[in-house]
Amino acid sequence: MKVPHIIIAQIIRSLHDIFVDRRYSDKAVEFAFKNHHKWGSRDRRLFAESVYECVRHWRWLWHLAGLPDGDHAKRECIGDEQIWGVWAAQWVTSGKELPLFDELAGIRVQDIRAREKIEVAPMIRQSLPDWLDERCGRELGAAWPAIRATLNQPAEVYLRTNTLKTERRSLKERLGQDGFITEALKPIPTALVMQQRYNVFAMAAFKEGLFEVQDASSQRVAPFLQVEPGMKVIDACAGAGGKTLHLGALMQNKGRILALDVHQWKLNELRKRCGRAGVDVAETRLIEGSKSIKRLAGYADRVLLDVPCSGLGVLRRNPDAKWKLSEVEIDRLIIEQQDILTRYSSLVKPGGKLVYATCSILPSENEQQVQKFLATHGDEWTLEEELKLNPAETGHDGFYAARLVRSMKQPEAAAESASAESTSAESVSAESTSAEEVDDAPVSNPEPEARRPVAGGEKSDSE
Ligand SMILES: C[S@@+](CC[C@H](N)C(=O)[O-])C[C@H]1O[C@@H](n2cnc3c(N)ncnc32)[C@H](O)[C@@H]1O
Repeated sequence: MKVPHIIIAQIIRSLHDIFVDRRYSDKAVEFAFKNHHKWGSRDRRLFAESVYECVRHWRWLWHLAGLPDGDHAKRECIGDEQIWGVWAAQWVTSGKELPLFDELAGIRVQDIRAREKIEVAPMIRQSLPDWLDERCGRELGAAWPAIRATLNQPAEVYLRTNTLKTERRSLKERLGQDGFITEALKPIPTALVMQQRYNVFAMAAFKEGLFEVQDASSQRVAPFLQVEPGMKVIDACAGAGGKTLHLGALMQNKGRILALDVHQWKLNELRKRCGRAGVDVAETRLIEGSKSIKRLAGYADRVLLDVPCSGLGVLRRNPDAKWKLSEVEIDRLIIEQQDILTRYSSLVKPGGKLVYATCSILPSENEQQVQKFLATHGDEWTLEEELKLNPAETGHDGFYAARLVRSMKQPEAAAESASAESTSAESVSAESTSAEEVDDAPVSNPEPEARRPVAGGEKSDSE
């Protein structure tokens, strides 16, 4: 296979952007595509796959290139010469012949092959930072080695059937007619798994809103909230709306979903996606401060808290995260998650339900958060069910969800404030008077199709 120098040179530049300038991989890839808009689909695939493979196996490839372990994480030690070495190791280990480029003149294939046979520590072989391996080992104990072994396996692409427009069997047939082969995933009634790599976002069926790209584990979260048509639902960390769309379908477009987030651009994307998917019951609202939440106290039958997390359950799709995360960041997230759980639980009406969810595998972000919440709110809240989706057992992304029920009987002070505030929430939603409400118009007009990340089917879930 003859590889054009221009593509490999761009791979080297993009890896420099990612590891030295600390750019996110998807942004670096997107930027490169903009600069090379004449590249065909084969070139783009070669480029993107190489970049992601190097990011995924960075530490291992660094070792295979004969570079000192530890330097892989030091920006001052990562220059073009080292990156060419890493790329060469990736190319050779994927069974391809090195091209005759000047930059590769000093690289000996037999040295790479010899280093491949040397036994190294699991964090080098699985390409993880030491601190992350230690933390996961400490928190997950005996379960960690099996999970660690799955985190670098390429993720399959799963589709979620949009049941507002079609059903799974018809979607499978339609995709088959369009030349795309899929298989139904039995335990998850909406899921199809792609049998080959395609740019799914370019498919006509995607543009028609017949499906969304969503990992199999993620497809289990919205049903876990037990919504019904006609309910008032709040998706409080809605992001670009992966779960909002699913909730809208489960509610058969009846009732109301308030999709909240702290980023307007994500909510704008959510609106576009609702337009494409035909979800009419979702409204967006930007969270601008604690008032946005207090105003909605006691409002919802169901609340989904798909909180910001480390994304350690979706490393296969977003390998970048392991190089960008830090212990400090995880600890900051844990504080934020508990704060969201504590404050936003007030949105649920007495007798209503809440789901706390993450795409993390760490108990400190998952069950320990729920236990901590229950330790102080146990008089009002009961844990109904937990979903612990272990990637080593399912073969899908790692997810966690806990469903909590708010008791009908509330502590006296809370009951008074909930009834006063829920009245004000109703009036806020009924009258479109405030500035916040102008932004809050029901989603109706489909806007042009949104641009999607190139790789990583469900990026918004791991944000
Ligand atoms: C895991 S992502 C949500 C993904 C989304 N539910 C989906 O399925 O596509 C977490 C989201 O929480 C948002 N977020 C962060 N802090 C927040 C806060 N204090 N209140 C509400 N949302 C917040 C982030 O902007 C991000 O979009």
